[in-house]
Amino acid sequence: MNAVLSTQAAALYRHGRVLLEGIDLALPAGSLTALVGPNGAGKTSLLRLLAGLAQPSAGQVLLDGQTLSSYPDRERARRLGWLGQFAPTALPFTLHDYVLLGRRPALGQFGRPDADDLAAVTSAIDDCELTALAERPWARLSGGERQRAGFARLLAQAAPIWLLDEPTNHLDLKHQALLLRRLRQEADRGRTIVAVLHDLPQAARWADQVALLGDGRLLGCGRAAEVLTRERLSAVYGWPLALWRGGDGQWQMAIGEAG
Ligand SMILES: Nc1ncnc2c1ncn2[C@@H]1O[C@H](COP(=O)(O)OP(=O)(O)OP(=O)(O)O)[C@@H](O)[C@H]1O
Repeated sequence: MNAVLSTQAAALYRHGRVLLEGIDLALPAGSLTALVGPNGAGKTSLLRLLAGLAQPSAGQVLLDGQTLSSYPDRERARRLGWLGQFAPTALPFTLHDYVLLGRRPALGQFGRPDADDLAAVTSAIDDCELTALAERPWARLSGGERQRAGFARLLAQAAPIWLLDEPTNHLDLKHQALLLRRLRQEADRGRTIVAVLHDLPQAARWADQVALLGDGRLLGCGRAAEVLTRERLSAVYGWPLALWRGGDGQWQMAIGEAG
């Protein structure tokens, strides 16, 4: 398997706590990986390690077989696109200017955006159905509009690897479906993508592989049917859960009553 980004026995310790331990995860080129697990399992922490935003306390993170921390910041920013869990709420500029920030890794230190940069921004805003809001001040956008602008920023950046933390946050059902379908299409076109998702049927439907985290450990990584078994899900989430694929091919979920 040709892993673009991977961790080997990666651990993260903070304030005397083990947040992650013994994580071996490989993101194959041109694949979509869904990172799932309960609150506090370590999904964001693992995504931060993969992005180089946190350094492993033990083990390593490899980008194309080379330690991630050995890459210059600018090179890392060109290769890795990051969409965080929370869009900023107060910014002193417009949606267009925010999306333009995605082009920064492509510009020199004092570089000014050229026609190609501006075209990439316009196209990304259009793709996210935000053209009518492009000149609106950031403070006057809704939560879902900010989230979509964050994705537009990622599109404008055009990095070959995407790391997304709960990218469907704040999105209505149509925009969730559009976003997940777009992730699938981008992976099919060769992009390497990992996304934290809470919706297990969506994760099973769209991802090539599902990585299940529980209490800082990777409990399984592979096809949804093999990883997200009833026994494992119910144990990890501490709640009766079952996921299965119906006769129509759609993934279904039953959430039990007992607690
Ligand atoms: N800087 C930190 N110092 C100490 N503990 C931390 C720190 N950051 C996160 N944690 C703890 O680490 C654990 C994992 O947090 P993380 O944000 O990675 O979980 P998550 O799986 O993304 O959760 P959620 O689904 O709630 O977003 C949690 O128990 C959290 O309280």
